Amino acid sequence: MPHHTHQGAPLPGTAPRSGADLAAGPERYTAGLFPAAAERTASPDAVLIRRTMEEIAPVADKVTSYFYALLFLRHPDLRALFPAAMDTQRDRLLKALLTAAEHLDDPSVLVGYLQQLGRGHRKYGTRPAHYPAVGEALIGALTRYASTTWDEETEGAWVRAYTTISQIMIDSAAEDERYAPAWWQAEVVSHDLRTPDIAVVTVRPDQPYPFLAGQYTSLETPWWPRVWRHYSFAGAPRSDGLLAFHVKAVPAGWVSNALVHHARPGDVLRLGPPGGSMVVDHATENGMLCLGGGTGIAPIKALVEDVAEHGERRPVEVFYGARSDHDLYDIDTMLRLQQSHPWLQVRPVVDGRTRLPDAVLAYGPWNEYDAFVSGPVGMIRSGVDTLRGVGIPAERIRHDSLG
Ligand SMILES: NC(=O)C1=CN([C@@H]2O[C@H](COP(=O)(O)OP(=O)(O)OC[C@H]3O[C@@H](n4cnc5c(N)ncnc54)[C@H](O)[C@@H]3O)[C@@H](O)[C@H]2O)C=CC1
Repeated sequence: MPHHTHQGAPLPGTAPRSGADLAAGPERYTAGLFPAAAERTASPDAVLIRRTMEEIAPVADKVTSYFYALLFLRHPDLRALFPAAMDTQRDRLLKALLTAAEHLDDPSVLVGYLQQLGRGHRKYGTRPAHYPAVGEALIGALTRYASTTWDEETEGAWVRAYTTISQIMIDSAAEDERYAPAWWQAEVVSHDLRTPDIAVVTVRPDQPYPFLAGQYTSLETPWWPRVWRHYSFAGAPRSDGLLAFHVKAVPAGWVSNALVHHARPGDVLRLGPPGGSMVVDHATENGMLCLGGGTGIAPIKALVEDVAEHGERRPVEVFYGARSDHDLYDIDTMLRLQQSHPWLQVRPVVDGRTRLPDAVLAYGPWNEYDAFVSGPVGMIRSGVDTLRGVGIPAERIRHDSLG
């Protein structure tokens, strides 16, 4: 189940190595450190690392604060890589570590995750030399807060794991540097306020931006430097190179409020690399069952355009959910697409007796369909449960949660 990655603060590590090594695949990094996933038994290092994670879980907040205090005290120059206010940034590092720790014995997931994390760090200005500094602060914080279980063996396990983790990230950033910029500048060319709190923002990147329909990017506004948020592309790649985003201003959402209420044509945003695996598999002719909740309709529209461009005749069924009629801000576009494509069926679902995920139960059968789910986290969760319930296997349900 491909989740959106947490592109957080840098992870610790060692000296740089050639990016060409990436071609060697996951085993190249993890052989000898972690057992093959098929063996199903946790490696001794993974057991020790999970033990540490369990001990620090109840004091995760303190570990995070202490970690950053150590880091910035010892390396004041690194403070400039982070946003002025650390609120959402703070927890990302620990979440990234937890995600990595969770998959320690599953190199295929771990390596893909860390490679994207490494690429995503280029836009922060992260250099290979920063990794050991972060590693020392991390070990310092763990030594203090996992004191009951911490010993030499445990420290060895953490050092080995983080050497591996950071090497994968460093290599992947080096490889990416060969053909992609660290970020793109993108000028706002239009701003269309569709409801009092939803805007469609269209931008022109300063150089070609390659991505697949259904993917997302990370975005920084000039008003909140170094604060990055994920937004899905609201359309398949276009011949004029323009990119569109659907943004809803959420309470206390710095970036979303800036984009909806302040951004105007001429403003310049920064974009990170594309990410996400909610893309169309053109090798199959399976029908596509798409659930888009709120602004989650944006990547679904991209998928529909992608199918249309490939001239396919596979059935595509879109359920578009919103809190009220008024919130179906993109229904005209979706109905226009339906009019020009006989294989497309669009069904608006407004909150009432039925919520979006349950609406699919009135139709079907869905066993020949691949599913795509996009929207608020709770909707993705209940959407996936509902689709599993009607017999769609987990590997045919795609989503990235952009919480
Ligand atoms: N690729 C992705 O997955 C994308 C995700 N998003 C996310 O989508 C969200 C959109 O938010 P809004 O427009 O405010 O949506 P919203 O809160 O207005 O809800 C949209 C729809 O989801 C349903 N829904 C909400 N919570 C639910 C739950 N717990 N169980 C079942 N159904 C539920 C609602 O009934 C409604 O039909 C944002 O959190 C945004 O980050 C946005 C774009 C792309």
